[in-house]
Amino acid sequence: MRRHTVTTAVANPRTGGSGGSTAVAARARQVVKAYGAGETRVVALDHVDVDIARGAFTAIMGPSGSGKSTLMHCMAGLDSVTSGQVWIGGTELSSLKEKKLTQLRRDKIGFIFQAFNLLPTLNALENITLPMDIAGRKPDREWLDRVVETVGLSGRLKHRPNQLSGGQQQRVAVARALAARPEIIFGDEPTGNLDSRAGAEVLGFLRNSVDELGQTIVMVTHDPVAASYADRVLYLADGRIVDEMQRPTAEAVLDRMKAFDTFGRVS
Ligand SMILES: Nc1ncnc2c1ncn2[C@@H]1O[C@H](COP(=O)(O)OP(=O)(O)OP(=O)(O)O)[C@@H](O)[C@H]1O
Repeated sequence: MRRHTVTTAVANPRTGGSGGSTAVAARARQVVKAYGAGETRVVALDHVDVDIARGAFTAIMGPSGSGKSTLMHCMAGLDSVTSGQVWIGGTELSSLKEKKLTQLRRDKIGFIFQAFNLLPTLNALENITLPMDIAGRKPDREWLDRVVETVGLSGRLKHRPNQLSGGQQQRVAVARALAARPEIIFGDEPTGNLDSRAGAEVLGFLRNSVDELGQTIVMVTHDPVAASYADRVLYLADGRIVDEMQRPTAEAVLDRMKAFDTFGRVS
């Protein structure tokens, strides 16, 4: 039986730390995130090193409270780190002032959350282009058509969210994230609110967007089936990356999770 060892999820440790390598869309180095102080201090991330490969689909798994959402939020610039560094492309986030950080989140990062976060008064197309409208950017029509086709929404663009199924609404949220051609998309349980069929559909479209559009996606999930759509699974336990798996299958992910439960968490 394999032992849990703390591992660095770094694609190429020899070149690690330089930032901006074209093969890496996002990078974390020695990231610590602590909440509170004194006796109530919680170390949610404990010196995490990770490279997110460009054009790949990465899943982040681990028990409740292991730091998955915190890692995602720190890598997406939604939360600051206590120490360590995070890069999106060649940009190191802690060096940015709030205004530049907001701009980077808007221009370089796409988000897909469990709740679809669509505006009820706008139709599907208007929801998809809203972030670009707010940023005053003209959508690239050809790209938009490809995105809409990739996520299978061609016949639904004039529908408002309440005229769409949950799966279709989440596909609108996926298209919205893809439309601006972000450097990277972060998803926090993007299929958490969907039944298994609609979830499979959305995961299939996320997979397509990696294979056909070259998108980079990072997704937090508890679900081994969802993780099996990814190219690589990172396992967090107690704020550290303890393992990873390439080309996961649902069975292999489930087995690995069972092994973690049997042997307890890394402390
Ligand atoms: N705002 C906060 N203040 C204090 N502690 C926090 C805060 N946010 C998270 N934590 C703590 O940090 C640790 C990691 O939390 P996080 O939400 O990242 O875990 P998770 O793996 O995403 O969990 P889950 O699967 O339950 O969503 C937990 O111990 C949590 O209690």
